Parts: sequence; C-alpha cells; structure tokens
Amino acid sequence: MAAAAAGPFSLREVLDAFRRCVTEQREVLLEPYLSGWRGLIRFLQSLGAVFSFISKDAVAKVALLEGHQQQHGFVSLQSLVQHELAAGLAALRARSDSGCRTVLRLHRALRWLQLFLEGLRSGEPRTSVLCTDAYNASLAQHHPWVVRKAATVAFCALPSRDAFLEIMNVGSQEEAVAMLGEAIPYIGNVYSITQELFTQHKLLDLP
Ligand SMILES: CCCCCCCC/C=C\CCCCCCCC(=O)N[C@@H](COP(=O)(O)O)[C@H](O)/C=C/CCCCCCCCCCCCC
Repeated sequence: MAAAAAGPFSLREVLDAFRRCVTEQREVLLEPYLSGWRGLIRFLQSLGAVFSFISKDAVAKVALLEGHQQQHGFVSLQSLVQHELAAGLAALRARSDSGCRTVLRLHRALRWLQLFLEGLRSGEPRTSVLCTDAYNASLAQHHPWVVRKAATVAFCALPSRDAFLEIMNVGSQEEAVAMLGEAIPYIGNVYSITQELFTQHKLLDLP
C-alpha cells in the first residue's frame, strides 16, 4: 500500500520530513508532508490491530492526497487549496473527496500529535492519559460519540512512555527526549502555516 511503506519507524525520518516541508516563502510542500504522515502511520501500524481503525483512516486520507498530487501535480498545500478554490467555496464544500477536507482532517490530527509529543517530552509516564488529553484538546471535538469512545478505549492499549522512547529508534531515552524537543517546533510550524492558510480561505469547517 503506497500510503504505508515498509520499514521500522524512525522519529528522525519523520522529523526530517516535517523539517523539509516548509519553504522560505512559508509554503508547505506536499511531498515531505505526505512522507511525514507515511512514517507516522508506520508507527501506528506497529502498535497492533487495536489501532487499525485509526491507521486505515489515515492511510485512506494519505492515499487520496497522493492521488490528487499525482493527478494535478500539486507541489504545495497552497497550490492544492488554490486549485480547488477556483471552482468556488460552495462547490468545494459540496465535495466529499476534496484534497482540502482531507488535509483539514490530517491538520487536526497534526495538532493532536504536537500536543501528544509535548506531553511525552514533559515526562508524564501515563501515555493513555497524555493521548486522551491531546485528543480531547484537538480531534475529539470533530468526532461523533462512537469514534470518541472507540479512540479512548484504544488509547488504553498504548505502550508505556519508556517503550515509546525506545520505538523512536533514536538512541538513549535522553537522546529520544532531545529529538522530541527538536521535532515539535517543526510540526508546530507546519500546523501554524496550515491553520493560517485555512483560516484565510474560510476552510476550517469543511464538512
Ligand atoms: C514517538 C511518538 C510518535 C507518535 C506517533 C503517532 C502516530 C500517529 C499516526 C497517525 C495518527 C492518526 C491520524 C488519524 C487521522 C484522523 C483523521 C480524522 O479525524 N478522521 C475522522 C473523520 O474523517 P471523515 O469521516 O470526516 O473523512 C474519522 O472519522 C476517523 C476515524 C478514526 C478515529 C481517529 C482517532 C484519532 C486519534 C488520534 C490518533 C491516536 C493514535 C495513537 C497512537 C500513539
């Protein structure tokens, strides 16, 4: 499946992808953006079947964006937004397969990731608590009750903080925490630029 290439998870690769995302003109490049997501999905898939309903949704969204990227040759999120908005906001809102609505879902998930990684870095050992708090402060408000319920049940199966730091494949715990400190601002930067772009074009509530 193109959206989830094989190979072990490496936080360094994800960090590099999100670092490569932002240009000097504050554009968000689609290729590294999707590459970062593919790396994250690989991690999620390694956590087992209890998370497969989440990884399947993320894989489908990345695959949809890969399709749009290949079909139209978009280089950046900005060019994707510009292209889809050319048909008018009403037409865009009526589409269920638009790149914009799909990016919006991943964008909200990126906020979850930022908060979750900040929590991991803080030293709180209960990953399910960290994950639930990050989820409630980001994605949860956009999900129906049944999805919220399934997600919070799945969070109880998360590995410990120590296991998380190990799976990052970065080295010692201290090195892993240092890399989290490096990664969070890059992810935050991609989030902020996308948030500005979607605010500017009134796209933050695409159905
Ligand atoms: C060393 C630490 C690294 C942490 C790595 C984390 C890896 C996480 C990888 C992927 C995150 C999942 C992204 C999920 C995107 C969800 C998008 C969404 O909101 N989809 C819903 C709406 O879609 P439409 O119906 O409108 O098309 C859809 O209903 C969602 C269904 C699935 C439930 C989503 C719950 C998301 C919970 C947050 C992720 C938790 C992962 C925990 C693993 C640490």
